[in-house]
Amino acid sequence: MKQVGFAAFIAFWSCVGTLLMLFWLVPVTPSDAAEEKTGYTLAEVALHNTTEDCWMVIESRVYDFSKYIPKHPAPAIVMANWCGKEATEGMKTKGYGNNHSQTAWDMMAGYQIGVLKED
Ligand code: HEM
Repeated sequence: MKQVGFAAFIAFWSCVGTLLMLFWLVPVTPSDAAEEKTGYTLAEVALHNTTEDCWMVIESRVYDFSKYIPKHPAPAIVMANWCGKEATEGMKTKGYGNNHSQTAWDMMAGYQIGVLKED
């Protein structure tokens, strides 16, 4: 019985050791914030102008909404019209004159990749 207990003790600490080694060995992926870039140009943003690869500039910040478009409540074409462009107007009007809710504005932070270069 004592041997089983000892074996369990060894097995337990081996698992803990393995996990600690894994955490130590696997590189920590940098957060989105760390990848943020200052100095995108409108020309660079304009290259990302499709539903699958959709960047926008809103109030001088640059966003990659490629992953958000399928989740957006309106049909994809509504946002797609603004891909690759300065889209503050789109955000403030939804295309028909109504501003987005504060919730929508707050959601954007999760998609920011940088800011626009200042002239
Ligand atoms: C810039 C181009 C965009 C256009 C033209 C646009 C347009 C629209 C339209 C037509 C609706 C549905 C109708 C309505 O609620 O009145 C809508 C709803 C919504 N959109 Fe957008 N949208 C844009 C970008 C975004 C972005 C970037 C986000 C967030 C990351 C967003 C989040 C939402 C949310 C949460 C709703 C639900 C209603 C609300 O909270 O205001 N949209 N949008």
